Amino acid sequence: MAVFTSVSLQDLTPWISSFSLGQVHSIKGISSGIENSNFFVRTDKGEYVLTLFEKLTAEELPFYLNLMQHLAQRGIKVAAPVPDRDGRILHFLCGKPASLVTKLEGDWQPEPKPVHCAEVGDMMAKMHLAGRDYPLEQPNLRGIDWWRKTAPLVQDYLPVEASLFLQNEMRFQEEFADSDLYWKLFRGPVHADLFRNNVMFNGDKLSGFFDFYFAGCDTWLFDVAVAINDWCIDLETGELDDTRVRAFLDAYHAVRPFTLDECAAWKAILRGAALRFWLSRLYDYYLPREAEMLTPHDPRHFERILRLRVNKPAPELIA
Ligand SMILES: Nc1ncnc2c1ncn2[C@@H]1O[C@H](COP(=O)(O)OP(=O)(O)O)[C@@H](O)[C@H]1O
Ligand SMILES: N[C@@H](CCOP(=O)(O)O)C(=O)O
Repeated sequence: MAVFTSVSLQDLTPWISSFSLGQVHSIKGISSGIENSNFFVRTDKGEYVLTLFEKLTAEELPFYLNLMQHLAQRGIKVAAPVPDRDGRILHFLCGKPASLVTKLEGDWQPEPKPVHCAEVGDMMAKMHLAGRDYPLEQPNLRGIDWWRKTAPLVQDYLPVEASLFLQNEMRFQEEFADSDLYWKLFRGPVHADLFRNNVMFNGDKLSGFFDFYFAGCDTWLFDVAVAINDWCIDLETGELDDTRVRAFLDAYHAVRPFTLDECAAWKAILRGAALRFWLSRLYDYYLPREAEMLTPHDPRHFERILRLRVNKPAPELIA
């Protein structure tokens, strides 16, 4: 599933001639994506990933593509857009905006161990620091403004108790976003969706982050919380695994030490990160876009996680 637009070798050959990549040998659709049409492309110079953007427009893409390029140029392991001979990284192919990026070695890690969590924590901290001089600005488009618009659209589909829980949590996050503490947190470009399936590993070595198309400017801690809520949990229960949490946080902290303000904000941000994905999954589940062909992710997974983050103490963040 999920090559929405087909691209043939005949389509690709004239297109690739604007790059310094020699002849194209093969193109193979990647079945696992859900947003875009992705292909592995082999040329004289090696293997690449071609993406045709099915929803994002050419006006929306520069923030993401330039961020990936900016990070790659600063030594962060990410899928790097390949420029054509004129230095352009955003193109059109088969009527869709398109980009070619480096192919990351290996595969994603479905059952991460502490060693993988440490790799991600270390590289995420380096990525946050490298993003400090990124000149483009875009808010996290799945941030609190979006939560505010989306919660009323989905709450009536929920049983009464869950609907009240959602409304209470929204109130809590609104108050937190108005607090002095929130505005004292470090912020900058963040990935904002760094789940297990968006990081490649070659054995136990991280080979790179990809799928930056939810990136935006938000608190660095939000990025950490999104990742912890996926990398360091038992997928059945949503419970945090202290050993993996420690491995992630210690590796991050060794590169970019957490501040006292971040320690104070940690629990609220962990809750916000769970709420963000509960809301997006509820939205995709109850209000699927027209002609949506894919099975939506289960929203109850993030409802469970959010309830746990509200009701149980989180492992501490140490400055
Ligand atoms: N730069 C890359 N290097 C290697 N594989 C990649 C790269 N980008 C995407 N892929 C492969 O394509 C799949 C789908 O990519 P993804 O970005 O998740 O698609 P979508 O945005 O459509 O959800 C990934 O699971 C991965 O196997
Ligand atoms: N990580 C999100 C869904 C975003 O999809 P992706 O496959 O493009 O990362 C979730 O799990 O709800």
